[in-house]
Amino acid sequence: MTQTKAGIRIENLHLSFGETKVLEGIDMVIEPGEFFAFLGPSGSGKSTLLRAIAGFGPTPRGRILIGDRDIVNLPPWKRNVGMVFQSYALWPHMSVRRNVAFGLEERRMPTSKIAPKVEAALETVGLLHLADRMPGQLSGGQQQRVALARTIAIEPQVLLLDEPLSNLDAALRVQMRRELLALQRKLGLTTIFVTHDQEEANTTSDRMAVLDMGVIQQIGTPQQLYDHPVNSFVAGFLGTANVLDGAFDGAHFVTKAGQRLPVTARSDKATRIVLRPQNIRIASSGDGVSGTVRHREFLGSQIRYLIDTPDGQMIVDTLHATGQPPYGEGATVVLSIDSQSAALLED
Ligand SMILES: Nc1ncnc2c1ncn2[C@@H]1O[C@H](COP(=O)(O)OP(=O)(O)OP(=O)(O)O)[C@@H](O)[C@H]1O
Repeated sequence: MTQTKAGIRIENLHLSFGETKVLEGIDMVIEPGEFFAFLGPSGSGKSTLLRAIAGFGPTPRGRILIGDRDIVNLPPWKRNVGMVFQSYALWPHMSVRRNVAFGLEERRMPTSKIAPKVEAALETVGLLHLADRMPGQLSGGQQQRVALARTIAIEPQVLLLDEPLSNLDAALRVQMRRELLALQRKLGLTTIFVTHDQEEANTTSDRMAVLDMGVIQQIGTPQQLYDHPVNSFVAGFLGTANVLDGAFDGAHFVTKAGQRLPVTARSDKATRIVLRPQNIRIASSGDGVSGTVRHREFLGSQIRYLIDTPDGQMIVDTLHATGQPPYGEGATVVLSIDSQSAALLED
């Protein structure tokens, strides 16, 4: 199947429901063929932004360009976008084949052209052999694939996915996110994936936008956002973070309790440092900050400790070596912090 790749440009987009501002000043560019995630907590505006691109909901202020066409005032069916919903939204009384054909029939495509397109779409998602089943006779993952086939059959320029994996169990979610990425790579379709699950966004997207309260906090690759968050919200949302207060002295970040942590980042206005749990080592003695183990969690491959220190409680992750006894609760330990590449924050 062939689809045209198109980039998306969003310019100064604002949207309100009555008095409630839901999106404020959204600006972003999504490259043609990119797998892009909107990540944020519940209520941050991710779905509203996706629906604004699809053409559902109130008309926003600002511009949304697909390729070089401003689509803000076009009805959904003229936008050339395909959307997959969390609920799949399949017709229960129609076979898989008819479900996939439906969108093409609605577009008044001649019958002779529909059958090959339906077959090609089902082949792409690996479901051709189940074409004559009814949705109720399929697993959740298979229903999700039908929903995808139905969307790609209309050959959209942009694929919009609204929490498409939320109804699947944990193991299937992991399998389906890999399949989704493989499919996206095969088709080269510009794709936006809405999720509140940072692992899902990290493992699939080329780049992502983190939203909070209708405002984009940061855009970048998963690793850029994890390693160089611009504020405490992004630092905390993209994984566990120890955020310590203090100030930058020209070479070190000096914490409230007086720890002098060497850093390569430079920021005279820094008021906080982000220390990831895996960049702190724990020992029973030696140089470093002393602390007391308050709590311990066995995570399988890792052991997570909550340690009381003069700078407050810190989270430390250590690799679990089989047979090695962990530090007990109440134990006195010493922490050595690898702060060189830590991010400094000004918020
Ligand atoms: N039809 C509506 N009328 C009024 N307010 C709405 C409507 N739809 C959404 N909102 C509000 O807009 C805000 C953003 O909602 P949105 O669904 O975009 O968030 P989200 O980040 O996708 O969250 P979730 O992950 O829970 O779906 C929320 O405060 C929500 O209550």
